[in-house]
Amino acid sequence: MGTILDGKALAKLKADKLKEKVKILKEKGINPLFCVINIGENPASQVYIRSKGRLAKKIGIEQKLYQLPTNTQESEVAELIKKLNADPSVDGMMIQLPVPEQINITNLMEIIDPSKDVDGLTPANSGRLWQGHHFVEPATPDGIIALIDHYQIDLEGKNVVVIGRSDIVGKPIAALALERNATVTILHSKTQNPEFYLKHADVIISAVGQANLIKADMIKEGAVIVDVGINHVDGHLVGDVDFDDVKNKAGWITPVPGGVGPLTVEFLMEQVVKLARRRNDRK
Ligand SMILES: NC(=O)C1=CN([C@@H]2O[C@H](COP(=O)(O)OP(=O)(O)OC[C@H]3O[C@@H](n4cnc5c(N)ncnc54)[C@H](OP(=O)(O)O)[C@@H]3O)[C@@H](O)[C@H]2O)C=CC1
Ligand SMILES: Nc1nc(=O)c2c([nH]1)NC[C@@H]1CN(c3ccc(C(=O)N[C@@H](CCC(=O)O)C(=O)O)cc3)C=[N+]21
Repeated sequence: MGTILDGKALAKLKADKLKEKVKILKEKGINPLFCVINIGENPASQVYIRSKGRLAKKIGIEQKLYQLPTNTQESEVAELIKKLNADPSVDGMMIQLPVPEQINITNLMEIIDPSKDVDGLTPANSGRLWQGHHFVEPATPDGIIALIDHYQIDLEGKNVVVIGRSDIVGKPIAALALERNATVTILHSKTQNPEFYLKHADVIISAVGQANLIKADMIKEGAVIVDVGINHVDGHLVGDVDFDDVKNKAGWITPVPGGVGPLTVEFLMEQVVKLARRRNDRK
C-alpha cells in the first residue's frame, strides 16, 4: 500500500507551533481578529465555520461571524466589507463560499483590502501568486504544498495533473506546482480524453467534487495522489478518489477525511496571523 499523507497530523503539529507564535504576539499587544462573512444557510458552510471557530479558539485567534440572510443584496455585502476594511481592529476577512446566486463574488473580491484578504482571492493577491510574490496564498494550495514538502516529495520536472480550475484550489495549486518546476496540466469538465493525461501523471491533484472519479486503472504505478474533493455519500465523507481501489497502486495518497481538509483550516489561521503581524509591522 502507498504511504498515507497524513494531513490531520501535520495540521496538529503546525497548529501547536502557531499557538506559540500567537502567544508571543499577544504579549506584544497584538490580538489577531478574523471575520467570516456567511450569506445564507448552506449546511456544509455551517460545519466549516464551526471547525474554523474551534481551531481559532485553540490557537488564540478571535473569529467573528457575520451571518447574513440568503436574500442579502451584493451592495449590502459590499458595505460590510468596506466597514471591515476601515476597522483597524480587523486583521482579516473571508466570504464563505458558495454564495447565493444574486451575489457576484468576483465583484466583491475587487473591494476587499488585499492586506486583509485571508483567502488570497482578491485580484491583487491571485495576480501576485502567479508572479511568484507570496503575499497571502489560498489556504488549500498552501496546505497541499506543505504536505508534499513534509513528506519530501520533490515536484521538479514531475508531471503534475490538476483536475479542476477554481480560483480557490485548481488555479492556485497549478501556480504553486509550476513554481516548484513541475510541468503542470489542468483538466476540467470540457477536457477530452482525461485518461491520457492521468496515466502520464507523477502527481494527481483532484479538486472536482465527484466521488469515485479516480480509479486504480487510470493512474500510473507509484503516483502521488492528492484528493481535495469533499463528497457526502450515504452519510459518509469521501473524496474524488476511490481510495480503496487506488491505495495499493499509488506511491503516496491523502485520505478523506484527514488529508487536505484539516490543513485548509490550519492554513487559514496561518494566513490570519501572517496578516496580523504584517499590519502591525506597518504601524
Ligand atoms: N479539502 C478542502 O480543504 C477543500 C475541498 N474542496 C472541495 O473540492 C472540490 C472542488 O471545489 P472547488 O475547487 O471549489 O471547485 P468548483 O466546485 O468551483 O469546480 C469544480 C471544478 O471541477 C471541474 N470538473 C467538474 N467535473 C469534472 C470532470 N468530470 N472532470 C474534470 N473536471 C471536472 C469543473 O470544470 P469546469 O470549470 O469546466 O466547470 C471545475 O473546474 C469540492 O468537492 C469542494 O468541496 C474545496 C476547497 C477546500
Ligand atoms: N472562502 C472560502 N474559503 C475556503 O477555504 C472554503 C470555502 N470558502 N468554502 C468551502 C471550501 C471547503 N473547505 C473545507 C474546509 C475544511 C475541510 C475539512 O476540515 N475537512 C475535514 C472533514 C470535515 C468534516 O468532517 O466534515 C477532512 O477532510 O478531514 C474541508 C473543506 C474550505 N472551503
